[in-house]
Amino acid sequence: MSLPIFLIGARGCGKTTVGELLAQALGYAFCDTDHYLQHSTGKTVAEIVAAEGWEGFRLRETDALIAVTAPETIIATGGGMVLAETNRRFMQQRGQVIWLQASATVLAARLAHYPQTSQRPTLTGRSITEEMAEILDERAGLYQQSAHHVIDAMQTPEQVVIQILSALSPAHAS
Ligand SMILES: Nc1ncnc2c1ncn2[C@@H]1O[C@H](COP(=O)(O)OP(=O)(O)O)[C@@H](O)[C@H]1O
Ligand SMILES: O=C(O)C1=C[C@@H](OP(=O)(O)O)[C@@H](O)[C@H](O)C1
Ligand SMILES: [Mg+2]
Repeated sequence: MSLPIFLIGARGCGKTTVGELLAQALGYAFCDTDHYLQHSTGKTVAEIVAAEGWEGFRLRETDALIAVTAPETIIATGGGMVLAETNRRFMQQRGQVIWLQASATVLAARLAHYPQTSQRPTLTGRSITEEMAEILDERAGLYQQSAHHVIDAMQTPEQVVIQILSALSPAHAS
């Protein structure tokens, strides 16, 4: 279990929230690629995208993934990390990849409540909740093909952590 653990999935599936709890449970370090970018550039995601476009953000995101990857580390990725084949291959080869799966309806409800627009600028020009179903549809296959484990993320964060621990240690599953 000392390999890095990568959490993937759509905006709002709980990568950041669950990742912090999972790190505490395992005694691992926690990193979030978006937080890393914000600290290293001094800019929010929205500011990076405004200055460099999504293309520029995606290049920086790949660099962030490489920079934060280390043993005994939980890595919360951004929802678009799987878009680049190089990122998918890197995560699969370097650690365990966990997809936190949730429906578009649940995700949209969470983001309506807590949109964090400086972290989540629009991807399509439409609102974050309006675009969710389309974005999830486009990416679901990439999440699926990248994941070593698929976890139902429509439970409490604590329950999601228990499911992940069970998936990582099948012998201890209840
Ligand atoms: N399992 C969960 N159940 C209910 N709300 C959640 C859950 N996971 C995350 N949230 C909430 O959804 C929002 C987005 O969570 P976050 O961890 O930032 O997701 P992500 O990093 O995947 O975009 C936050 O308001 C968070 O409190
Ligand atoms: O889905 C995406 O393309 C993105 C998700 C965001 O991260 P979260 O998934 O943590 O919200 C952030 O990386 C950026 O706004 C792009
Ligand atoms: Mg996040």
